[in-house]
Amino acid sequence: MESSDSVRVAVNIRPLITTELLNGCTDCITVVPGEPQVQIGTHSFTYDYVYGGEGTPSSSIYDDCAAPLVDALFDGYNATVLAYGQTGSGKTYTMGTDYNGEEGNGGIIPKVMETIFTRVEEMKNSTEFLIRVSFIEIFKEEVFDLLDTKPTALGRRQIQIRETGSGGITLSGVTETQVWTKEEMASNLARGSLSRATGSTNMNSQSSRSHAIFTISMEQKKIASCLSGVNNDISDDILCAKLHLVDLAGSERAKRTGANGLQLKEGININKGLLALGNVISALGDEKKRKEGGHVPYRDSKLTRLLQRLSASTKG
Ligand SMILES: Nc1ncnc2c1ncn2[C@@H]1O[C@H](COP(=O)(O)OP(=O)(O)OP(=O)(O)O)[C@@H](O)[C@H]1O
Repeated sequence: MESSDSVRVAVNIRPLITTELLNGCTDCITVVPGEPQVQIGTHSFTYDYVYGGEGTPSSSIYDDCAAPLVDALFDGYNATVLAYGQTGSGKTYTMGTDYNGEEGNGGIIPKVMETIFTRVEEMKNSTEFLIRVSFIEIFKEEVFDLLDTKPTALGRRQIQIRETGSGGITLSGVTETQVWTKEEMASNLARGSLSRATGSTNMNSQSSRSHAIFTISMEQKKIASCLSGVNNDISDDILCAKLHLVDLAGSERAKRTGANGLQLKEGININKGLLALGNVISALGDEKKRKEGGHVPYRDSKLTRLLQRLSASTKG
């Protein structure tokens, strides 16, 4: 992938849901035929891909956007998929974060899991794999471990972000569960999703109020007997990489969601994190700034501090 391609943006247009149809809502987005471009009123927006509506069928999202990242994971590259959008726009649906093991969920995460374990099975005679998952959420600028099975009497344990001597970022004490099958991975996803902070807003009865990061870590080691004589010296090499699947909290306008009191405060924190994320992506996307080693404001929120760990890591 060219470095200019390292961030790709796809939009998935969902159909109107029942409550919207009952309220007499109508579609307001048109897709420009044959172009990855949408029009809302007089404004046009261009992306790398447009799905749903009259665009490419949503079923192609995985193949176009996520499958290359799973390939990259096997090649030792880190990657991140972020779902961004306002409350109720379909982030959880598109990512499949609420996958409960039932077939037919078309989300990205279930397909990622399926592909990983199919490939692991195909490569099992030549490669040993160590696959682990972690699942955290950032709620009101605090990090929680969604796979923690032993919350304290005072409630959920907060996870501290620590900086290592070499400038890296670690999450101290976060649960990393080893998994051997797709089903085990799915059950960790389901368990973590149940612990996720949700609340009801006017715009979505099951609104996610936190940023959720599901991380798949993969270590690969070639089985010695499968290495050709010349390459025997690399038999101890371990290829490590991580794939982060992020379901962001809804970007929202307080007036439309009807949030007040605590929920309004949550919304303010959510928007702060998203604003900081937007600023980081803009800084990373500015090629001139990047080449000059310009400042990237990672420290402005927990979300961006954690993502710094992801973008700073290189090929394992
Ligand atoms: N592509 C789609 N096709 C059909 N229904 C969809 C689609 N996308 C989302 N929906 C439905 O729309 C509703 C809202 O979707 P979802 O919960 O995924 O939104 P969200 O962006 O994750 O919201 P929040 O930020 O509040 O968590 C759900 O009932 C979901 O089933």
